[in-house]
Amino acid sequence: MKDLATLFQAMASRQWSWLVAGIVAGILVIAANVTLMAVSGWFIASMAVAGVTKVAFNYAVPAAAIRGLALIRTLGRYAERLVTHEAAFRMLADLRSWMFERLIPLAPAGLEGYAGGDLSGRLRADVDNMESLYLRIVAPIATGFAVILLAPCALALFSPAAGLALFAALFAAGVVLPLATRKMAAAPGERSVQLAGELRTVVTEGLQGAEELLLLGASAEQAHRVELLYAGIVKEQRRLGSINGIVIATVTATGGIALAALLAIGATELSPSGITGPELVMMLLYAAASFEGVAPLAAALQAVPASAATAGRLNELATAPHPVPESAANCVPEGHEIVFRDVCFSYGAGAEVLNNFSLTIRDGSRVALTGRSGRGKSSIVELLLRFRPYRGSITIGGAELRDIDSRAVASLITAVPQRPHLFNSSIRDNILLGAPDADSNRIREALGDSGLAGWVDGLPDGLDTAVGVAGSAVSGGEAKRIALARSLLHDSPIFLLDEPTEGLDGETERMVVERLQRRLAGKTVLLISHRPACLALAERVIRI
Ligand SMILES: Nc1ncnc2c1ncn2[C@@H]1O[C@H](COP(=O)(O)OP(=O)(O)OP(=O)(O)O)[C@@H](O)[C@H]1O
Repeated sequence: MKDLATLFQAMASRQWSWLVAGIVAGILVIAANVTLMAVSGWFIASMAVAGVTKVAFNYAVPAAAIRGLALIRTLGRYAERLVTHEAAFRMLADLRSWMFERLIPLAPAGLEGYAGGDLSGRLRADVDNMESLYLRIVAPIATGFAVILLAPCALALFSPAAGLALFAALFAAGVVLPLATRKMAAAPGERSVQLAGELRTVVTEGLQGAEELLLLGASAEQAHRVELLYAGIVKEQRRLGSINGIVIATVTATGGIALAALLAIGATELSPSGITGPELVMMLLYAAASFEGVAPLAAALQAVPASAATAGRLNELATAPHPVPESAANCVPEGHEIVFRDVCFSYGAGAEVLNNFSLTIRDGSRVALTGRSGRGKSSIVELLLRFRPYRGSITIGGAELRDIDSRAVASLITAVPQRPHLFNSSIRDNILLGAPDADSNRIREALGDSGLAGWVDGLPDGLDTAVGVAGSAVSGGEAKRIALARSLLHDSPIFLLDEPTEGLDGETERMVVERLQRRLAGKTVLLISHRPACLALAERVIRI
């Protein structure tokens, strides 16, 4: 429930006016409907009495009221749907931004524990599910409680005993019964949310690795896992459906019993000075209509456990600890000399990757690391980017890295990672990520220095060529050079280049290295490479 409250606060904090407007509209629609039923009942009964007793009856005013109320009910329902859905979509948009704000600083180390499908499932499906928090839980509960409290008051004006009876019946149908059955719905609700999350992970991973599954003949096994999870969800949904059916039947039965009780109370109070016949009919139809207002409460209260489970999954992500939290010290580097002193590092509880690693890269110098695969070279780049926690000391310009603000690190360092990510967009968009305001001259320069100019010029769509999902429409070497161009545009005093010429043929590599020699003059550079031609970029090569 705490998670639900936190998420609701995040969703509603900027949308209170829409949220309240939706609830008020809902209450007005129910009030119009209840009044319409009551006036209609009274009108028909009065006409009948007038016909039998041959007494003159002015039907113009009640007939006009009925038409007016019918109009208000129809238009009000339309307005209520419009306002509540606008509120829900606005809240959803705010929740998405809130989640992204919290997730981005966690990457990459803080998100490694979540499978790709699980993470995207939480961000898409779980966030979408939270739409029901307002539409199917908060709004029906608010309007339902308003009906429980207000509907009996109006009835009590005619008969206090009838008002009290209606309150008891509405309270029993709208609160007691759903709460009593809520426990029954909790386990299947939570379980179906958990299974749906697992299903998304298995389906996403299965699609991402479809080629391997086919080639290895493992697709049937993956399909079986999907079937099992799906069957589990159907089973839990059936249980929820049965519980819901029982609740609806019980609420309807309570409504029937309440009407019988009101009829009995009204009958005892029938008299020319007390309740008249048409008023009794009016009271009964009024009570029947007010039950419609509390009927959604049962479904709303039953949906709480599943929504709480979804909120729990989202809040777990949103409150995941930052791998390298921002420090209050907020140190400012003086210069760009990088010093590693007795640095130890391991991935989680795994074996130590770096053990008392020390290295100094003087301001404006270029150092290359080379050595056997798996020795921790790329890990050193990740540490410098402030992505992972370390023991020992890493300083930039004399300031301890963990005490420098992460935004300051991002403006100090430009990196070409070993496996750069390309977004599913054009080459231009991917390159401009490094410097959104760069003019065409700067773009051409960056393309030339990364050895891309000739290739891009030969493409029918040039810079507007799409790179595909995660760069699937370009080769590994092209992807690497697009990432290099992007980092050259970003520019900064420190460059970290992890295998920048990987995937390039010898001639292109020589050309790129030559361009980089000029481009990186005066920069502090840490280069990682196994390739002799690329290592020529460095003034000092260290084998680890
Ligand atoms: N995200 C990770 N989680 C757990 N272990 C990891 C992770 N990334 C790398 N490792 C492990 O850490 C060790 C060092 O990896 P790293 O990528 O830094 O090596 P490297 O020297 O750059 O290798 P290569 O030359 O092949 O790129 C390896 O044993 C690797 O399996």
